[in-house]
Amino acid sequence: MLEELKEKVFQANLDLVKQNLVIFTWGNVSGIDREKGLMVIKPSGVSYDDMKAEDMVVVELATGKVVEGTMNPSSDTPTHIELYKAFPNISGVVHTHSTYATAFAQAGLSIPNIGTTHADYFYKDIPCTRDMVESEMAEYEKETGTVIIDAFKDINPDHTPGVLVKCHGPFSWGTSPANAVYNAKVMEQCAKMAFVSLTLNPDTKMNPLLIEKHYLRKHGPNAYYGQPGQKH
Ligand SMILES: O=C(CO)[C@@H](O)[C@H](O)COP(=O)(O)O
Repeated sequence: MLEELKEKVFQANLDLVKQNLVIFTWGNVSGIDREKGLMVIKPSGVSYDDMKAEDMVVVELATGKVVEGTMNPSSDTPTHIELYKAFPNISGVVHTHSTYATAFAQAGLSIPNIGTTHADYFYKDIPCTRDMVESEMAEYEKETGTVIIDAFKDINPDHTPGVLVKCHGPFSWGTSPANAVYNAKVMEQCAKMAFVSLTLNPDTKMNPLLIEKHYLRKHGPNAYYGQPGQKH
């Protein structure tokens, strides 16, 4: 089942390696068929060199149960599921340990929007989540989704398609598995540029008018809910 989506998810996982976002078996990509209520995700612990499209695992969104596949789904499956449930317009989720985004996550810092490159793709600062509390550790992967969703209470995930899980690493999402990988790569590049910029000038600030100009120019005038109380 879902052979076409398996191929798309498989190719997106291979793109993580091509884009230098992962090494070994780190990271994972998923995609969904919302009509069928099914998610396709990378198998856990399998080398990208050995991976095949038919190894992708099919999971039921409502229960998290494997409905097709001989291998275990990614260990981050519960996190992916929580994001699909909370963010209705996304159809692809990516997790990596890309160096600069993970460094910001380990430092407990958001990636600040201090340049037009960032503003073209991520309207707000890319937030870093809060720490998890002891009671959340029992269902660590599911609760990783909870802390991500908490970080987006006042941020529109369609306009800022990425997050840093504190002391863990980046997650990104998008309109497809390939678009989610694209956003993961942009996030890593924005993190690298922010790191160098803040090293040169820790006090640098972005003109907010430039954020509006660049984000709206790329995403169209309807992309920004400029009304008070609207999620940005
Ligand atoms: O973040 C982690 C481990 O800390 C995982 O995301 C691994 O990087 C990939 O795990 P699998 O997808 O192979 O289960």
